[in-house]
Amino acid sequence: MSTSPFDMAVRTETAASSNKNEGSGWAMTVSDYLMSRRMQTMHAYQRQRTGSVSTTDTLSDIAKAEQGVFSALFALLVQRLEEGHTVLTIAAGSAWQQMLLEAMVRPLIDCLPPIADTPDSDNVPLTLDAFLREDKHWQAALWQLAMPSYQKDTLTARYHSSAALYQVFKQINQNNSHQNSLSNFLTIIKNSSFIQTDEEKDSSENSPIIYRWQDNPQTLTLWLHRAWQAEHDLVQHILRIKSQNVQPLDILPNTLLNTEQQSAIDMANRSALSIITGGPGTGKTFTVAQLVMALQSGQYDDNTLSNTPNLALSAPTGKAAQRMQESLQAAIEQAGIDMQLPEAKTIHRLLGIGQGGRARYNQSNPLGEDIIIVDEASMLGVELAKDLVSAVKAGARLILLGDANQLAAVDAGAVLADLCRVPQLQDVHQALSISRRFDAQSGVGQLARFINTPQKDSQGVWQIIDQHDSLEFYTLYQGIYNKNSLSKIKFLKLISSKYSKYFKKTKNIKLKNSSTKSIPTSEAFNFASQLMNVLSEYKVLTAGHHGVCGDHNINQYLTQQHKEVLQLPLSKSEWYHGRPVMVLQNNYELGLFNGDIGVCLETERGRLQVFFEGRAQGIAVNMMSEDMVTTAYAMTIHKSQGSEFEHVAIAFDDQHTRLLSQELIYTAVTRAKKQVSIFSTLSAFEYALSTPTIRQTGLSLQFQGEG
Ligand SMILES: Nc1ncnc2c1ncn2[C@@H]1O[C@H](COP(=O)(O)OP(=O)(O)OP(=O)(O)O)[C@@H](O)[C@H]1O
Repeated sequence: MSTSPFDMAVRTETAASSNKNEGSGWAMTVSDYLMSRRMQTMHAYQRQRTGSVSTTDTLSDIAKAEQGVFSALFALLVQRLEEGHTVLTIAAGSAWQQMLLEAMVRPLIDCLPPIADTPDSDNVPLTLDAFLREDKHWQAALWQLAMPSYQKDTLTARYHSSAALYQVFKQINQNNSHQNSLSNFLTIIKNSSFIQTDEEKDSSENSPIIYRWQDNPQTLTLWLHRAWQAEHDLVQHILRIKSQNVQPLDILPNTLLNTEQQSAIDMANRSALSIITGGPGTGKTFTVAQLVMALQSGQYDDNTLSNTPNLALSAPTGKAAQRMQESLQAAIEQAGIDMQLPEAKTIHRLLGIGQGGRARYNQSNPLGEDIIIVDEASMLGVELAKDLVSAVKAGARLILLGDANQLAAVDAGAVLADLCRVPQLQDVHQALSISRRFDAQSGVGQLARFINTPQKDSQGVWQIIDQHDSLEFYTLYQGIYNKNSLSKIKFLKLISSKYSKYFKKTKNIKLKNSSTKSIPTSEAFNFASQLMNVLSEYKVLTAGHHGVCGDHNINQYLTQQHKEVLQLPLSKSEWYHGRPVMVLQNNYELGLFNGDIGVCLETERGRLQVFFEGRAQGIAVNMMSEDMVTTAYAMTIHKSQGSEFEHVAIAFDDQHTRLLSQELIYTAVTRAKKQVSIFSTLSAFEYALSTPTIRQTGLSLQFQGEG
């Protein structure tokens, strides 16, 4: 067996364990739709460029190599985007060829049956070289796969692209020293009619892949065209907004502001763009409220703007928007000012982004508001951020607030963290570091700071946990994975015990109204608010949906417990009195937004209605499908962004390793105002603490050479 530089033991265990753990394997977990869309997109590009979909047989060797390289890079870039990266960065000197091949082949290996079952194996570990050199291994494996033929076709296309990429690498390495291999790969890329450098960005050709080459050190950055365009437009609009002159507002001096807060206000007052970052309770909202109050004073006098400057308050989720409004209102009331704020909206709603994904407000039809304040900006992905900044009218101010240490957006990009690092934006960025919520002694604050420390000794965390009653750690052991094991039951009981108060309250509400057989609708809203208050005292947060520590399992357990307390008859219906729910998708007709929290109550004549925060009218349960809402005793940490609770319990284990990161744990811990309980295996906890998320994006590269 040859030993090429890319040899990788495609171990039997890898294939076997992936088959065992994933159950249905990679191909089944990636949505069929997405896979077929990738192929459609690629074929559409090919048709656009060449007039037909070329079959590999009719192409010359050079064209085959080019097509193979293009197909492989295209597949990798789509994969990167799904993982949250907007670019693929290849640096000379790294094991870049192996890295690309492994990433290409990984999904194929994941659905291979154990190698021992394939002909010729004789239990000899298969190498990447052998796998890609002869397609008999793939053919043998394919034959055994139980999946629809179009999925097999997609995977086979991936196999061929991987093999073509491998051949290209072999060619490069034969003719050149390893040192030059990346610049030689660049030559192939330059020749491809499907890949274009961003220096040609103004040409009429629209290549599906864009690249930028940097000489020192040699680095190749690749984007899918759409991701490049989003980042490019985002940069252009950010610089456009920043370059606008604004008339300073007449802000009354506030001796309460600390030096950082004062600098933030001065910056936001003189600049059309401002970015104010800081951890929880550092006064981001309090600071920006000073600016909002200056509007009220009527001192705004700028010919370029309307005489009555107006304000837009927005955040990525409904929950975050609502919290922002409450904090701003509180700061304004604290200053003794009587001012009615506009309703804070989700960014989707502010921009009028409907089902089709297109924004009604955009560059050619900008928003009318003169000041746009966006909270929880860390949740902005690159596409939504681009839509937002494009819609800011000339002369208007944009103020971004957020915590750059929190989880990056679910969508690709890490916009806030990236913007905070860009040299051109340093004069419009102010970080706030003094937390009013967590003083120096606070356990939650100390734990949050520790998690953010870059080079930390993970053992230090135990000292912090030991020293504070507000912090608890419950070690989970392998036993939790056994069905009905004592440790699994104990874990579920412990993590759920704080819900007994909520269960009792829902029962009392039902009993109190038993004479009338149900709650009068007029009173239901009141009861719902009381229940919502109890719900904000304790929340179980999970890393993922699946497994013992996933929100699905914990919600299922709590549903059962709750129904037992209420002595509800067995029923197949998902809906019952007291069920807490969270909205999963925006529904403009019902006025519900992703992240909204509600409680189901049995109202007059036994009608089950859901009451959402800040909404007096209930919504009949039959108006909501199970796709639209989910039970919300427990929720994922991603979904909890923008919310706060007195006490949070955080659950995760080794099955969630793929999802764990420093940012995830930081976000979970900082959802707590007073108390944190962590339920985890030691290994998963230590892994999370020592794993920062690295999102590769091209935003800072796109700022280079601009403005
Ligand atoms: N300079 C100050 N003087 C008095 N109170 C302040 C000051 N700064 C902040 N606060 C108070 O501290 C609390 C937290 O402030 P604020 O809500 O503005 O923080 P934040 O950074 O927006 O927090 P979060 O990220 O959790 O939304 C509020 O009650 C606010 O009124």
